[in-house]
Amino acid sequence: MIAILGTGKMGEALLSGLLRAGRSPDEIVATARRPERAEALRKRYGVRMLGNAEAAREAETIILAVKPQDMDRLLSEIASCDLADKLVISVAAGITTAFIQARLGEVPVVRVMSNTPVLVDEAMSVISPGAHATEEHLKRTEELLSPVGKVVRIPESLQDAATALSGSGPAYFFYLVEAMVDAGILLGMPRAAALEMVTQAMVGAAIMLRDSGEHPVSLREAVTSPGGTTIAAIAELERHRVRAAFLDAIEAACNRSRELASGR
Ligand SMILES: NC(=O)C1=CN([C@@H]2O[C@H](COP(=O)(O)OP(=O)(O)OC[C@H]3O[C@@H](n4cnc5c(N)ncnc54)[C@H](OP(=O)(O)O)[C@@H]3O)[C@@H](O)[C@H]2O)C=CC1
Ligand SMILES: O=C(O)[C@@H]1CCC=N1
Repeated sequence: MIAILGTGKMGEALLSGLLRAGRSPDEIVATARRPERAEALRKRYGVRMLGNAEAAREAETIILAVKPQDMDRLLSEIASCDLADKLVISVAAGITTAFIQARLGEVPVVRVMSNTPVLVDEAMSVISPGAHATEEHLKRTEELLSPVGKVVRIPESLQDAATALSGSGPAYFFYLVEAMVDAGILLGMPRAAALEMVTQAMVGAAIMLRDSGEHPVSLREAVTSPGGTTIAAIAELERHRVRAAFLDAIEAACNRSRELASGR
């Protein structure tokens, strides 16, 4: 049995992914804070909705999917359950395995940073073991997450950087799409047409990047003709220090991830 504690956007994305991967609704229990949310999830997915302690007792694998600011309270609700033989998987940004162990005791914990493309089975999930997690716990976590995307093991010291890169990454991409569509509007392109063009250009470029084995620099150079249009645009991006803005932005996200465990 798998329990998802705190079934919001990320918890629901994981829940739907587990069901798409062939798990039965009978194998999953979930929890929500608001009764109307619990009822909506029960109707949509056919899973049992329980209280946090009850769900934690029933399951062998417990996925913690509340916001970092709600983690302390959630852990206090399940701390009295005997969890030593279970696997606790946290998907919260910033929350360390030590934070969880300090509240639950000597429990196997795996820290995960995934992202919303879990909804289309294209997640990037990075995983790190806590002090009491073994190879078997890491394998179980990989088995759980690999049907919904790619899974990579990293040292926990790199989790905040991964959160800033791939956890938040989809948001930077959607922001870039918004900005490019606005540029199309400025040039008189109808909005729907601009969105279709930008989206397909991004999808095509993403697939080339993933599947060609070529470095992004050489893929960009292949688009950039001497004296042409692309270099005119890139000159403006450089003038506006867009690369430096990305370095600063992603560093800020990493720093914010480090802060989250302190409840701020
Ligand atoms: N969104 C994203 O792209 C990503 C998010 N994450 C991480 O996933 C976690 C969840 O984020 P996200 O899904 O966006 O946030 P949401 O707010 O959508 O989900 C959290 C859910 O937990 C519920 N909740 C809070 N406390 C309790 C409790 N004590 N018992 C039961 N349910 C509770 C909330 O209820 P209510 O609805 O009443 O507030 C909410 O539905 C965060 O820790 C975040 O860092 C990681 C990677 C990507
Ligand atoms: O913005 C956040 O805090 C979460 C973590 C990674 C993506 N979303």
